[in-house]
Amino acid sequence: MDAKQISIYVSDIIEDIKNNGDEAVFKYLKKFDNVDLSKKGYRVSQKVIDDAAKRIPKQLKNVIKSSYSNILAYHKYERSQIKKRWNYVKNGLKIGQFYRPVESVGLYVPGGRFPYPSTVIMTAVPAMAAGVKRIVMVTPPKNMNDAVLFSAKLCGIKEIYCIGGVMAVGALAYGTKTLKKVDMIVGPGNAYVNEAKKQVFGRVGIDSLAGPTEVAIIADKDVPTDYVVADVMAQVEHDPLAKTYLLCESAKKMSEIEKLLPKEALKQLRTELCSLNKAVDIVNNIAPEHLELLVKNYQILLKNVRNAGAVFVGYQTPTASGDYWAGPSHVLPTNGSAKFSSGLSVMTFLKRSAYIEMNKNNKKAYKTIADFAQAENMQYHKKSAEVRYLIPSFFSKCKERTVDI
Ligand SMILES: NC(=O)c1ccc[n+]([C@@H]2O[C@H](COP(=O)([O-])OP(=O)(O)OC[C@H]3O[C@@H](n4cnc5c(N)ncnc54)[C@H](O)[C@@H]3O)[C@@H](O)[C@H]2O)c1
Ligand SMILES: N[C@H](CO)Cc1c[nH]c[nH+]1
Ligand SMILES: [Zn+2]
Repeated sequence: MDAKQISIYVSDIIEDIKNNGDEAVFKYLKKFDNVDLSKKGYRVSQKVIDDAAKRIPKQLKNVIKSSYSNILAYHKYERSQIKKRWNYVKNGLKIGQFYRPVESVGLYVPGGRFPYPSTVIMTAVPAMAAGVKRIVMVTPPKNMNDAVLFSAKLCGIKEIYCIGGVMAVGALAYGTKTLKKVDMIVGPGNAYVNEAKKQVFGRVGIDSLAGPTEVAIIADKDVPTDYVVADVMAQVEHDPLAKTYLLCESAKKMSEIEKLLPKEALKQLRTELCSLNKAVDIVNNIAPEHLELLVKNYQILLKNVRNAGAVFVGYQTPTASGDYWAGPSHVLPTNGSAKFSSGLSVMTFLKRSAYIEMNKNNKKAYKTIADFAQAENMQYHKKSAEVRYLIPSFFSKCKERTVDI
């Protein structure tokens, strides 16, 4: 399907969910995921979540907890760096800004090809740190395994629904009898999921468009060949649509790397033999989700990086460190959208409101406002300023309407 066909296809499914709610959800669960949940329903009970948490091996529990604690610490720190509110007073006018969290959020945790317990944490923790009250998680039935449910429990998520793909996005945006609508949908997914997020934007908020994953690797002549091969393969294994770019200053190194990559992986790799400085220019144009600077002297290169979802610096930092453990969310903008958007973070879930408080003594300001309104021929805008200093009884005296409102 090309992009236009996907768009029509997705819009038909969303329309069906909007009009037929749960009935349509059950139909698509059967069609795309081959499960019949019409009797049991698709909300996951607390018992199922608790049982999964009991079953999971201790060692895996500790792995997940270790990541959770890094990711939580990072986002709490980020929250502490955001000024909750600020204002200043000038000529009797008080102006500023304050932040409030989005009230309800749907986390899309992908689960077509792989289970993604890491994505549960990478989406839930920034939302928690921002103070979102209602956090809902959706994930396809195929990969809703114990690790996914345990991760959700660890993050305190109580509302979990066993649905994925377009119908999950439709249900989160329009609501069904089972699932109450949310205000914002975040999280990565395949091409259908991203198209669905695009189409519901406006009715609900969305984060960035995080689609098939990608990495650009800038490699110098001395990088250990195995590091590059492993990092390319780590992207390719996600998805046949995953993209990898290798920009290397040495023809010898490039050929060593290419020799070790399987044929199938080479189909998903674009290479460029160029200087390290030129490589940064090319990467800025690609705006990749992940950028690895596998070079010894990365400082100067780093200064020139303008467009990348996350930058992994030095030989010792694989993209997988950010996927699972380091701290920042691995939900990052793909397909060039790092030129204008950022990865998931506490900021994603905070809305800014402006604060304005006037003082009745500032007559000059009211006069300016009234004069500006006059320039736009907006009589009631003008009056709303004038009434505060010139003619306080305007509305009580005026019976006649001068403008049809
Ligand atoms: N950028 C990021 O931050 C990030 C993080 C993790 C994963 N990812 C990406 O997320 C994607 C996950 O994709 P996935 O497919 O494994 O899981 P997914 O959950 O996005 O999609 C699976 C669902 O798609 C629906 N579906 C499948 N075929 C369909 C069809 N023909 N028509 C309509 N719906 C259909 C089904 O309901 C299925 O359950 C990958 O591309 C991966 O690279 C990105
Ligand atoms: N590389 C993916 C997108 O950043 C995240 C991920 C999860 N699990 C493994 N990898
Ligand atoms: Zn990954």
